[in-house]
Amino acid sequence: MTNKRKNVREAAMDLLEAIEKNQSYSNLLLNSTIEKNKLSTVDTGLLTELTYGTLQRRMALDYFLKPFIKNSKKTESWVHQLLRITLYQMVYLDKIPDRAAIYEAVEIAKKRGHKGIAGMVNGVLRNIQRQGLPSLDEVSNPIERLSIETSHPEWLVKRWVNQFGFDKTKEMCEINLTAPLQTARVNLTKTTVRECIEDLDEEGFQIEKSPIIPEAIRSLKGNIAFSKAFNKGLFTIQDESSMLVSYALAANKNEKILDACAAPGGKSTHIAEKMELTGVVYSLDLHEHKVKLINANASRLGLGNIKTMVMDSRKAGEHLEKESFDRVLLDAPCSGLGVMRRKPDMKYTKKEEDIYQLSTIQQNLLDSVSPLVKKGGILVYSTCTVDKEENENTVSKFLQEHSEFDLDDTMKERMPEAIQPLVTDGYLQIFPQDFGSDGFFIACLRKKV
Ligand SMILES: C[S@@+](CC[C@H](N)C(=O)[O-])C[C@H]1O[C@@H](n2cnc3c(N)ncnc32)[C@H](O)[C@@H]1O
Repeated sequence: MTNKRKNVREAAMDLLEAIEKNQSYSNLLLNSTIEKNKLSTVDTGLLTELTYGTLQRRMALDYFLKPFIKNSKKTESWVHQLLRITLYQMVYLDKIPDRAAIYEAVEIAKKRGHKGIAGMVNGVLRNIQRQGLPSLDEVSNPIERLSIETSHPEWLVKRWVNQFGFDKTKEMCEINLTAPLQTARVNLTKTTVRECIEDLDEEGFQIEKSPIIPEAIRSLKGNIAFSKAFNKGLFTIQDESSMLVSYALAANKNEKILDACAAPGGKSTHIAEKMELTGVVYSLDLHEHKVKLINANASRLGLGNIKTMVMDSRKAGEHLEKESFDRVLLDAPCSGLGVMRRKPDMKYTKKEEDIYQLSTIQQNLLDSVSPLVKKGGILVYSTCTVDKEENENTVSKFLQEHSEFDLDDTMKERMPEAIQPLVTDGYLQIFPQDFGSDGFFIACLRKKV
């Protein structure tokens, strides 16, 4: 047991404290801890596993801890985090022996607190070791049980069961507990998929082709965001589901495209690449600092056919000419329920009312960008969420009020083969368990001529 290891556990404890106090997003806090402490690859792996694993399983861990903590109201929050992290190692990680995990927890408790706290931590963990975990069989309501077992808020499990049925919800909750894939989109204006894989292989990464998207790759070993190939603009880190939006939009060379909610530019850059550097993609975003990210990505990728603007797209009609765009993409702000694997802290911060507030914003955005589509042009609406209110219902409300648009069922033919069976009547809902990619929704509409 090295001091370094101890620091990693303490760092995880501090990270969880900061995340819970809502100081920042888990991924940003994790990256800054890794950079600040110049952690090795092994320590980075352990820190990520402990932080994300504990966050992912928080509700189940608390259920297991509850009967063993006598005075939970008086337990300081860092002590609670320490107990969660240690129990996570004991229950879910085979490679760390229980006695090692408990020993290190007690050492941290001594250092951070005092002998009394160390004794309490030791007592709780040893009692769990002796008596075993409380059984989830005591929770008779299946929704409540699934909620605790997979650490998803009960309101969400209930909502998903109502919308998609129990089995689909269970699969979704279970896959959300696993680590996400790292996938990337090869920049075909600079290289080919084969050459990009060779370049990354030479740098020591282990890469395979995506089984679903022709221009996508998956990293099996190593974070390719830190590769030379990335800096050379040979690819963009992007989830495979997000790549499907450009298939739905199907921009042709020399067209004029609007991406109304574009930052950090994942989809704008894909569209610009697919147009082979011709035409123009107008990429708007509400926030100036986010628009800078689009510019940085476009310049790293060598894409000159993107024009960025800071704009509230709810007022796009005041600044941009009516019926002047061949295709418009609205990749709307959403509740993000499809990406909870990447951002597990969301499970404890999202509220059901957020969904209804967002659906109003989505409606407003659709209303304001739709006049910009040319007659016969395409309007793609997408979200990274799994919820009918923000997806099908938002689109059907829009269609009720905009008889000039129809659902475009030819989207199916434009999708990669593996995706086609999931497209129905111009709608595509991808669940995270379908391909291991993010939960995502795409609707394709066409303006009548
Ligand atoms: C889902 S993200 C877009 C992701 C982006 N399409 C990509 O692929 O990289 C939604 C974006 O909408 C922006 N946004 C939210 N409200 C907006 C508004 N009223 N006008 C323009 N952009 C907005 C947010 O700043 C955020 O960057």
